[in-house]
Amino acid sequence: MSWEAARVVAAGAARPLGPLSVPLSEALGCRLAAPLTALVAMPGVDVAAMDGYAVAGDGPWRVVGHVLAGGTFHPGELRAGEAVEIATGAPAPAGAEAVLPYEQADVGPPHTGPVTVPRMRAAHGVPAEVWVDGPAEPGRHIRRRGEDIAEGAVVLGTGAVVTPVALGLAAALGHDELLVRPKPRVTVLVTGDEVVQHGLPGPGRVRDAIGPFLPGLVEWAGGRVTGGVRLPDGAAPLRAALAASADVIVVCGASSKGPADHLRAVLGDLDADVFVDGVAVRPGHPQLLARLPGGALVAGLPGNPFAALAASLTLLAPILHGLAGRRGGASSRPVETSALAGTVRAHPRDTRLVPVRRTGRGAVPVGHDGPGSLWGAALAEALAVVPPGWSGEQVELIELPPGD
Ligand SMILES: Nc1nc2c(c(=O)[nH]1)N[C@H]1C(S)=C(S)[C@@H](COP(=O)(O)OP(=O)(O)OC[C@H]3O[C@@H](n4cnc5c(N)ncnc54)[C@H](O)[C@@H]3O)O[C@H]1N2
Ligand code: MOO
Repeated sequence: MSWEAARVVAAGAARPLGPLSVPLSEALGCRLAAPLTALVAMPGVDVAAMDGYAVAGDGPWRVVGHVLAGGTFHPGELRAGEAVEIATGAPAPAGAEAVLPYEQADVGPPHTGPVTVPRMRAAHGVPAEVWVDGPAEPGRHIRRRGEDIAEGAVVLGTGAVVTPVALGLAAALGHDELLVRPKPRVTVLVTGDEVVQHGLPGPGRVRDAIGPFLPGLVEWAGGRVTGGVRLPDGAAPLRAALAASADVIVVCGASSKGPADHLRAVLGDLDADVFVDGVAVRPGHPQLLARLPGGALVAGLPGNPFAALAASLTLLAPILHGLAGRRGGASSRPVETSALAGTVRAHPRDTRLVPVRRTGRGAVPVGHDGPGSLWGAALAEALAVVPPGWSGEQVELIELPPGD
């Protein structure tokens, strides 16, 4: 199958997952499956916008109480000439017409009236009355109920991406869960007796270079790695591991024709529908896509790490986009084309994926692009798609997952 055809087949194989209600902590990066509405007004009641004194009528005002955010409401209505000391965000008493910020408040005994009253109160152990005065314009520094967002308002539409900010907004509006297109759950199976997960690989061993790049790539493509195991070579462990509960199971290695490459045989035993079996692309040609009878998709990645990366971008990314309901199928980003500078030889039958960086002269190959090493891809910004028989035209660039 050609590289282009494989991408189209992969994109078409994955229908968006059904809507699911998930806790806010799991909704980041998903798309809303229903509009986000305000379950409460913002603010929920009239509140002070400044620390100071809520006042009614004209000053000076006699201070008749204190209200803190989270404390008890002021009982009753504020009458003309009265004030309550109030904290930002605390409910403004009924009748309050403005808040006089501390910075503008002149606090003390009344400027008018008998000066003997405070002294007499002090003499009898009665707390001195506190009065405030200052320039309080009617309506100033009180946020009225629903002033920012009315209860029931639609604040984000269906399909909006749940960003970190959207999570804060949803929480403020009373939501604990959101109805979203869930991120496809991906389980990663890393096969091979020679593959080790930690430290220096001994003679005849290699460090797993695919498992570490998959979570970031999967996340970038719209999915979430929810499980993973390292498997010894052998059909039985692979068959057992393919029972994992996931939307996509990624199998690294075991994709070729060697004595330890059991993937095709196991998929045959399991009655899987293998609908991409090899792709005319270098590197990465032994990759495959299948659907298990239970519905999970299986993406078979070659063991050579750069071949696995090329296969992830060819088949895995499009199916994750499709399952996550992202527009654009193979890629949710617009196709970018570029001139290709430097010396690049096309393959007669296969598409080549060549690691490149963008320059003023066009995309330039960075080299170090053998299938067994990720060096070139790590230096590159994109992979140039060089079609079979290419003779110098503009080429498509496919993005590599960025780190930031
Ligand atoms: N007779 C044939 N032999 C091979 C063919 C072929 O068409 N006919 N294709 C070659 C190509 S191309 C590739 S790519 C590999 C794919 O092999 P597998 O997917 O079966 O993978 P393995 O044989 O297990 O490993 C290949 C290679 O990669 C190393 N490896 C495996 N897993 C990892 C990992 N997680 N991290 C780092 N390196 C890994 C493994 O040690 C091998 O060196 O088949 C060719 N052969
Ligand atoms: O897929 Mo293999 O070259 O393409 O290592």
